[in-house]
Amino acid sequence: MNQNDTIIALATASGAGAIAIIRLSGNDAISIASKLFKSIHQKDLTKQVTHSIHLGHIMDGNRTIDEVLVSLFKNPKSYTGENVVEISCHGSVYIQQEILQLFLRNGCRMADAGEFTLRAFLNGKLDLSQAEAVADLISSDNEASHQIAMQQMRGGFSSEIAKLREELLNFASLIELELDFAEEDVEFADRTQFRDLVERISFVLKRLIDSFAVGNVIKNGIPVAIVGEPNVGKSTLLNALLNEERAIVSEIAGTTRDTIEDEISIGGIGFRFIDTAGIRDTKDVVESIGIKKTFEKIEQAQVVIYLFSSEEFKVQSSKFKVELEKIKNKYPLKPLIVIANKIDKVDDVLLANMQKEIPDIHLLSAKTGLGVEELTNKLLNLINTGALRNNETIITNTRHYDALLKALEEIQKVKYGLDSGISGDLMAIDIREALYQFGLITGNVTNDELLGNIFANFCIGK
Ligand SMILES: Nc1nc2c(c(=O)[nH]1)N(C=O)[C@@H](CNc1ccc(C(=O)N[C@@H](CCC(=O)O)C(=O)O)cc1)CN2
Ligand SMILES: Nc1nc2c(ncn2[C@@H]2O[C@H](COP(=O)(O)OP(=O)(O)OP(=O)(O)O)[C@@H](O)[C@H]2O)c(=O)[nH]1
Repeated sequence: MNQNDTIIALATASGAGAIAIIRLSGNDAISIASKLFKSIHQKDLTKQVTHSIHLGHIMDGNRTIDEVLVSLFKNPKSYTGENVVEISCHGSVYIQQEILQLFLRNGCRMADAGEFTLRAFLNGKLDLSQAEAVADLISSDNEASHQIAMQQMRGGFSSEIAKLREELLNFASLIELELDFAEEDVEFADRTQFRDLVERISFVLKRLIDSFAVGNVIKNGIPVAIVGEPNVGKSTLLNALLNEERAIVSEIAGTTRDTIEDEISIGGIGFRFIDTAGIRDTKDVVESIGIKKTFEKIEQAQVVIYLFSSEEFKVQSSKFKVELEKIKNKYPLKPLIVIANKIDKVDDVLLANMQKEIPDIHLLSAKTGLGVEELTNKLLNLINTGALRNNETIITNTRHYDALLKALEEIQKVKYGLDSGISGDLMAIDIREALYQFGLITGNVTNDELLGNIFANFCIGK
């Protein structure tokens, strides 16, 4: 990966569209573009100011490939910090390819995955966690994951870490200075202040580490297993949940869906519904395989919905209760919502009966929508969205989580060292290690392998 090359890639999605953007970045981006672009006003691209847009044609010799708009961004004022040229062409795949090929023949090379953002990082435009947030932002598909990625990209998380890192670095220097004056037995680093800082750092680290549970759930969606026999109304329920959410987001054009997807966004959080069969007692081999699958799916889920039809309650109540007991015994800690569906079909006596026989039952009619809103509230209450509402930093990245855990471990050692009056040189080692972990998050410490791993997961052109 040569940093001096001028790289090129399609910035928009592959395939035909109204307009496509091809982006170049590198020292020679503007000079290469100026040779292949003919401005309608005969302007020389190399003499234009940064952040200017120019209309003209991309020319392969005498052949006009397309009428385009070219945007200029001059080093260091661009996304990557290098010279950047963007060509907005007509979105035909043929035109896109012709322009790409033309530029490749004229001194550009194809960008690797994430290479634009890698360069932005290497040129100090973004720190590492901000660069990682760019990828999260692109893949965000609901309000919550979007909010977290946006906050991280703007630097909320990294500035928090960077600030702690700096304060800790100050103390590390003072303590290391003390080591140089070991004979004189001086203390440059005020131990009370240092203890305060260490307390503060562990507090922040613990909060960030705790936020990962929420962050993970938000990023990946919450798997919900729906256990229920055929025909109890699972699809109708999913539809009803979808409609409820549509009502909340008030009919935004283009959000209608033809098919029910497994993932439904409720209150900005993705819920992945996993359809399963019932778990009745059986000697039938085929059925018992199905039941084993149901348990496997419950295993993967974070929430279980047990759905049955009120209509069938009269005759089947004992079967339901046995199934429920089985789930509760096997997964005592897993949140379970028991839903009696089709309550529009039964009378009040039966409703009262059901409520008496099965505690905490959720009455619902997927068909009429009765009880659906309460169900969405119940689902949202199961996860702690407080941090999200309060705009606190939430971490979603396993790499950050690992580094924070290790940093906390080191900080605890430092704390212990302070308590037991351990010598400065030993403390300095733990502080350095904590600093190293902070540096891994912000990118103050990197290596090729780390960068390779991170940016390889980006798309080409980003
Ligand atoms: N056409 C286009 N749209 C895009 C991008 C892009 O590169 N091109 N982006 C990227 O993927 C995002 C926007 N991010 C950007 C961030 C910084 C700069 C930029 O020119 N920064 C300069 C100048 C700032 C200024 O105006 O003062 C700088 O930071 O110095 C451009 C885009 C999303 N939309
Ligand atoms: N009256 C009434 N009918 C309902 C209700 N919910 C679902 N139904 C009806 O019950 C039938 C089965 O509903 P589905 O949603 O297809 O049931 P399912 O559990 O997805 O069925 P499988 O795909 O076989 O697992 C349909 O005719 C629905 O219209 C309800 O709350 N009240």
